Amino acid sequence: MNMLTDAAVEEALDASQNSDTLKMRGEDVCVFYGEKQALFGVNLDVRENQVTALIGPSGCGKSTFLRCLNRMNDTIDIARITGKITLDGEDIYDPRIDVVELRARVGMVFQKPNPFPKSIYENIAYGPRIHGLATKKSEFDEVVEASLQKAGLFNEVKDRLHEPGTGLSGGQQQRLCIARAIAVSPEVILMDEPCSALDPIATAKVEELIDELRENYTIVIVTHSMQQAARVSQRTAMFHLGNLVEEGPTDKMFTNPDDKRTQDYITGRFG
Ligand SMILES: Nc1ncnc2c1ncn2[C@@H]1O[C@H](COP(=O)(O)OP(=O)(O)OP(=O)(O)O)[C@@H](O)[C@H]1O
Repeated sequence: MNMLTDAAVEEALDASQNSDTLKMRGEDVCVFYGEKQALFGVNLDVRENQVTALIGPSGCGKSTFLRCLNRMNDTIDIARITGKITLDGEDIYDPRIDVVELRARVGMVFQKPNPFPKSIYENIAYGPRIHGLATKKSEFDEVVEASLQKAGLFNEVKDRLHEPGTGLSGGQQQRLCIARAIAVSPEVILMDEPCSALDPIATAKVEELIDELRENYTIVIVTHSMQQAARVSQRTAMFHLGNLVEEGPTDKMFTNPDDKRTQDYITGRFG
């Protein structure tokens, strides 16, 4: 019989918790807004069931890259992208791709909580309805409860499901937006500075939630907070002036980065 040493068992456990399966890949991604080039040949892998943080000074292209991952840049008339982005090996810019379906697979949570001006229940039920994921009332009830549970919000709102989502606190609204993204069973969730409008307590709750969500989803988060990147992510990618400077395990990026620009940024010398 093959006996595993303690070290081998530990390594195997570590690997299962930290899968290196590729979920999305950007290859030589360039983005232009009209004449202005915002991204220069970015190559970046996003690994399954991990949180990848995108960091870097203001205007370096973090949000632009994030928006490429679910073709949100398509909604900006002057934006043009070259290069390739894949999801499970499939080119998401292939003309045969249904963008609505893509955005259900790769959901997004924005900087400012933006619930629809509808009830908490309707905020969640909307996505499954337009994607045909539920038809009967019992199915909607189920998806609403499950999504709110996963977003850690159910207990706080279960007695007011038919009240407006906009009546919740900022932190609750952001968790409602996360629940809304979860309701259509995404594989990847993109988060663009999801805590920047929240107080420290609400931020801590969303960060805890991000850590829990990693078990079932792949997450890419743009953040200005070095502490947040260090707390929630397994991988960190550093951008500067539209270039990907370096990418690696978060621990290494924050303790022993290869590039001086990363060192300068994380120690607050610029940005
Ligand atoms: N819709 C747009 N139209 C024109 N230029 C844009 C647009 N969006 C972004 N840009 C430009 O592209 C560059 C990258 O912007 P982006 O928002 O991706 O950076 P960022 O790193 O996310 O910045 P921040 O941290 O300030 O949000 C900037 O120079 C910005 O002015």
